Amino acid sequence: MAAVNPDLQSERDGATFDTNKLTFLLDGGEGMTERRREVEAEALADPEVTGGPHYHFMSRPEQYSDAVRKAVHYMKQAKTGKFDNPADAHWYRNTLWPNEMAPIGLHTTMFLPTLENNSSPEQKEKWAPLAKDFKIIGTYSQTEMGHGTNLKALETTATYEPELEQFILHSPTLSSIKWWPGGLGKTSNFAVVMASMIIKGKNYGMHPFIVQLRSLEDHTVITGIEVGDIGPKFGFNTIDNGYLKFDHVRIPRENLLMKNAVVEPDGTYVRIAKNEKAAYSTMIFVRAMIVLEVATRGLAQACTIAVRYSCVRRQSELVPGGPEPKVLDFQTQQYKLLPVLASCYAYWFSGLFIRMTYFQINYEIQQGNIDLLPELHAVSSGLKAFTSYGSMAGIEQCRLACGGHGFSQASGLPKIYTTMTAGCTYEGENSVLYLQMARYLMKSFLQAEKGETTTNSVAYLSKKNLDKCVLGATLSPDTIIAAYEHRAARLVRKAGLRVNALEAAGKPYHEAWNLTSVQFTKAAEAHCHYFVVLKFADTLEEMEDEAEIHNVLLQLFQLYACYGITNYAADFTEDGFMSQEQLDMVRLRVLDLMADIRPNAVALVDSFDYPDHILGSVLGRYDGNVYENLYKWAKDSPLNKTEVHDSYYKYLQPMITGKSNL
Ligand SMILES: CCCCCCCCCC/C=C\CCCCC/C=C/C(=O)SCCNC(=O)CCNC(=O)[C@H](O)C(C)(C)COP(=O)(O)OP(=O)(O)OC[C@H]1O[C@@H](n2cnc3c(N)ncnc32)[C@H](O)[C@@H]1OP(=O)(O)O
Ligand SMILES: Cc1cc2nc3c(=O)[nH]c(=O)nc-3n(C[C@H](O)[C@H](O)[C@H](O)COP(=O)(O)OP(=O)(O)OC[C@H]3O[C@@H](n4cnc5c(N)ncnc54)[C@H](O)[C@@H]3O)c2cc1C
Repeated sequence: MAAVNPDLQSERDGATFDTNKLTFLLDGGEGMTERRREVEAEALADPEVTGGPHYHFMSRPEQYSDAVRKAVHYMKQAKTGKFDNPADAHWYRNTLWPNEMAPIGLHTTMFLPTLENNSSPEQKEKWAPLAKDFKIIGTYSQTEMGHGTNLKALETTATYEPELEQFILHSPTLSSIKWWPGGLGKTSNFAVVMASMIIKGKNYGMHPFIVQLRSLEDHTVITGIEVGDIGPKFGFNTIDNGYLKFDHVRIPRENLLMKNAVVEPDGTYVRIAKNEKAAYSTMIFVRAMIVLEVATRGLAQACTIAVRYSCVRRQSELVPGGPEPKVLDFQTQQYKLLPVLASCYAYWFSGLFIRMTYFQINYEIQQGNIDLLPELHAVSSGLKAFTSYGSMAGIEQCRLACGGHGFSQASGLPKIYTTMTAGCTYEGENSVLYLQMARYLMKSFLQAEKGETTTNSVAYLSKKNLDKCVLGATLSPDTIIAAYEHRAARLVRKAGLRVNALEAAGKPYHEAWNLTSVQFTKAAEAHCHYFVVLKFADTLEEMEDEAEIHNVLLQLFQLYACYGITNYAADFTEDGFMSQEQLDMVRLRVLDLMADIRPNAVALVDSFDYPDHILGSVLGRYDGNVYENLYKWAKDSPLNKTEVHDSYYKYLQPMITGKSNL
């Protein structure tokens, strides 16, 4: 391995804590870190994983094809049973497709989970092993050209015919064509198709059906089906997001996934699930996973790149006539990066929380106890929106902080950005998800107004909140939490009272709701902000005695919270809760905290523990040898394969010389 750039080494030497120990905390324990590193090391030693053409120097069809090569490699490994632990499989995939979506990504994240959670026991026994063993490859096909958000308006129909005990799948309009499902265009031979179920003329709404799309022999498309790729996108170019059109395609009755609702041979519909949104369960799972696995990890990688690079990059003067400083020593550069780094840690702890909570509550739901489903739906929706937006903005901030080189694909940042920003849209567009959380907040507000006790994430709504902020120079977690509680409670209440007032003035509820929806999305955002602050504080409280790590995490917590207050100053001050003096103090504390954190900046990003291969960044290399590798990168560019490019002979030469050698 090449010698580490002394500018980066000095940062590591000056850190006040052991990065390894912080990595253990982030991974959820030393054993988890060790296992992840083992899986990554095995993958990194495999030329099928790290070899192959350079991602950025391929065309899109080549990128897709290479991703399929890797998919086959993954499936062969998985078939040996070595990834029986889902976490192992996840680490392996992250190393194989760094910041890319695998053509089989939907198979593992949505197709299989839907089969497992929406099938009857017999169906599960039939389909899940086939999918687990990759004998069939599937996707999750829900969104249509005309509707992604409004699931009640999906137009694909599954009409039951009792005589033959079959459903007939049909796409009646242009807008009913399934559009966007990942891996649908070229890779999958099966899909879970969400379609409106019609029995004897009655529409029972969206239900999941398992449908074969292509032959298992030669991959040709099944009669009555039209399927293909939707073309190049802003990112996600290794995956074949597809379209799918049905022309009266017949499937057996048994292909309705019947855990939540059964259709008997004569067409009798029997609902089993207690909650009518049971068919939406896979979306909750993915939203809960996006927080850590997509939003936070994308941001952690961007922070790693930008912080390391900012300690390698020297520019301008700090001391007149003095040597060029590391750019991270400029206060403005710290202001660009350190609050983003603090938010990354904040999101990480919320991500760990929602992942664990999802598995706990889902277990209860599987046992038939659905009491906590509304809470899970609201929190997973809100956190998905809050963290994906924050990460998207943070990644862009990291890119800008890298100056000109940040604009090059060599930085790795454009790819991280385009992959991550899709998470603001897929699995529920962010505003739409905030409005789902807002419904929950409105209900909870009404409960609190009636004097009832609200619980879980909204417990604070029925508490007596402080009228005056008691935040002082010590910035204790309790006073910070109280400030965020006050802000969220006030914004929820204000929006709720306006809905009530509009209704009292004669507006129908739906109109009152729409007229308050901007306020409500801000209230939902404030609620999520509070929740993320709370989970960060909980993590600090639960930490075992690792004083050095506790100190630096406390500084990050305070920075995250103070920066949030300065960014949303009006929310905290306009009702007189926080004084101007307190706000001024908080603003100055942001600057002091940045100075406190600065010496540990590199150690804090090293703790995310990303191998260079996953970062895919010349700027963010662990060894900090940026310039020689930027030069190498440019030399490898396909345009430099020949001294004179073909386009010269085709276009420039005739113009410049009046003759052509072609
Ligand atoms: C160690 C690690 C191991 C882990 C490894 C796993 C790693 C996995 C990593 C995966 C990460 C990323 C992969 C990314 C790939 C994703 C690719 C993208 C896929 C997709 O996009 S699929 C399509 C997704 N589509 C959507 O999300 C559609 C959004 N729209 C909706 O959800 C709904 O239509 C709606 C919620 C907006 C509205 O629905 P509607 O039926 O009209 O209902 P309403 O009338 O508004 O509400 C009625 C009540 O129902 C409640 N409700 C709504 N949704 C749900 C739900 N899902 N569950 C429970 N309850 C729900 C709603 O709140 C209302 O309740 P109320 O009346 O207020 O009480
Ligand atoms: C990269 C990517 C991968 C995807 N993968 C899959 C997949 O595998 N399977 C699949 O089925 N789908 C997939 N999708 C589709 C995705 O789930 C939808 O695009 C997403 O749910 C948003 O729906 P939409 O496109 O209909 O947006 P729209 O709902 O049309 O959004 C447009 C605008 O309208 C606003 N809006 C819509 N409804 C409301 C409302 N009720 N109140 C206020 N504002 C509203 C939105 O906030 C947004 O600003 C994918 C999409 C992308 C981008």
